[in-house]
Amino acid sequence: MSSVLQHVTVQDALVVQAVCGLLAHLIFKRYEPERPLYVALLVLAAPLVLSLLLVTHLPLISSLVVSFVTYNATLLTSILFYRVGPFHPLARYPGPLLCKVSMIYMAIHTYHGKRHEYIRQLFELYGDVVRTGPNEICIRDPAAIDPLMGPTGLPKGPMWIGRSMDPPSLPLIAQQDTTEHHRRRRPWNRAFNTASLKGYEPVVAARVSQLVEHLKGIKGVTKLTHWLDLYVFDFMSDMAFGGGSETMRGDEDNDKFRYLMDSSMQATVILEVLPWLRKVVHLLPGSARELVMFRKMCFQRATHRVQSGSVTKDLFHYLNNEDGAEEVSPPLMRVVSDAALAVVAGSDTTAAILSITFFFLLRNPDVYAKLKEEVDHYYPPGEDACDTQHYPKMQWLDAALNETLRLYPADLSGSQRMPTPGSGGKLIGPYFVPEGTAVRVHTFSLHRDPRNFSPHTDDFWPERWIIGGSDEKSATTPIVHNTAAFIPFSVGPANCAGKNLAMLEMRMLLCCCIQQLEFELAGDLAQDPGKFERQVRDWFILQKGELLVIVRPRVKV
Ligand code: HEM
Repeated sequence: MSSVLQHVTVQDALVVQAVCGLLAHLIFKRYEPERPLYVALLVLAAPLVLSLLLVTHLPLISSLVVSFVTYNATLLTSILFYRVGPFHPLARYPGPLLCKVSMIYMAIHTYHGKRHEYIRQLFELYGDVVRTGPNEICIRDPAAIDPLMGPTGLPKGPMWIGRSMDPPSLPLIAQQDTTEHHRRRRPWNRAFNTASLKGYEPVVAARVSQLVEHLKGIKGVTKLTHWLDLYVFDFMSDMAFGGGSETMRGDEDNDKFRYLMDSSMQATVILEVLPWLRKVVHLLPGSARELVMFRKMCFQRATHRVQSGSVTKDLFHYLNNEDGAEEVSPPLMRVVSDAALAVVAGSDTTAAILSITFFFLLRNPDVYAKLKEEVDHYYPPGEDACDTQHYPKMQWLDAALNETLRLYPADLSGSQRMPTPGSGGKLIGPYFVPEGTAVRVHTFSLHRDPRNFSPHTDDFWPERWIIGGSDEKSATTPIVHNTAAFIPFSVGPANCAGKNLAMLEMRMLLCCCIQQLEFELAGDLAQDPGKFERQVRDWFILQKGELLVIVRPRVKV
């Protein structure tokens, strides 16, 4: 062996190491290995072995260093040139050089919570389709919505797998196999159909009344965002697990659970942008600690609920097939894999939208006055504002909620999709999406495009939903109101399963609060209202700042 090595010149060795670096790129490209063991074999073990070619010419350490540098520099240069070069399948799509090179650049924007604003700026610069990563594009064109997410659209993208952190069974939202997704979606649809929603009404009403009574007793300034968080969390617990959370009454264990959810969002969204990191998290005990603890608590809560059986017709009544609608009941592991989805989707989203709606109403007294007038008309003092019968007629109520969802959709950057492996890619509207490309319609930018909504595109102007929806469009206010470009709950067979429930929770809470309470902005928000919007973070589910208010019972007239 050593005699063979003696015949290898330094030049030969360097060439072999460089060629192996190129081969490693081909392996990375073809197989996209994510397991740390395989990555370590390719990045560390291979140059270690190749260093033998130099040991007869150089000291051991120098052989190792030269081999490592030659091999990995070739690998990295090859990846870099391929990603920015004309042979990459996404070469035709414009975008910042650093985005083309690595997702790490987008991860930095994401870490700071301003990914939504950054991507919007990119559309202004590059047009309606932007390359936001080596293998990712974002689209700001309503023509892409249906082909991407409609009935014949694409399966979910890799972001959902990153977020889910490789549990034994993936949750519904991360199912990339459309047949499996359809199967897993059925119990969710039963849980939120019209009859089931009727069943949740008294449960929402009880939580709304509890919150309103609590707020009536508060003297002085309070953090409204905090109370809204507790309201949705306690209700989510009732809805998903048949109860067990009383944070509005000072239940510290559940408050810790809720706190873990909020504090793990930043880590979750980083795993969404860099899905391979989840493998590293598993290897480093203590990393993403809050996220790991939060997920564990979700599984424990769901396991406990499933093992205790149904008390009410809660979500797990359907997920665990306690309604007997499916021929075969799913295994426990699959049932509890949807626990974190139920907790996060069922609480953080609605809490964010409610908080922002209150903020906008308090910033826009004229709109608040109109909504108050509408609430007083349908629910004068003494009438039960939790009775849903008038909600469908309340145009200001829906206009205020829709306008908040337009400006701040809870999932600001939208849901990712990806062509099925082996399909070769798909034409999404006018854009060809090659296989291996993650793609999303960027909700925040779509909703804030004057070609879809104008005038006052960036302002809270709920009138647009009233004028835009009426037959007699005002000649004095020519408006653009493209409801096909309004997708806060996404669209198609994998859209938000809890849309109607979320709307019920939000409508009922607003009606009852406005009927019985007065609110006023307080703290530094009264002087600097823009601060609240500046505090918004795109950590997948919109994270909001604090909304301090003075709240008092309404004086009956
Ligand atoms: C204002 C409140 C809410 C908003 C804006 C919202 C929005 C969304 C969005 C954009 C998605 C991604 C859909 C896709 O991948 O295309 C989603 C998924 C989902 N949401 Fe919501 N959501 C809200 C409240 C809720 C509530 C209260 C629940 C009840 C538990 C819920 C349950 C779900 C589920 C189960 C999914 C996964 C659907 C699937 O993959 O088939 N959401 N939501």
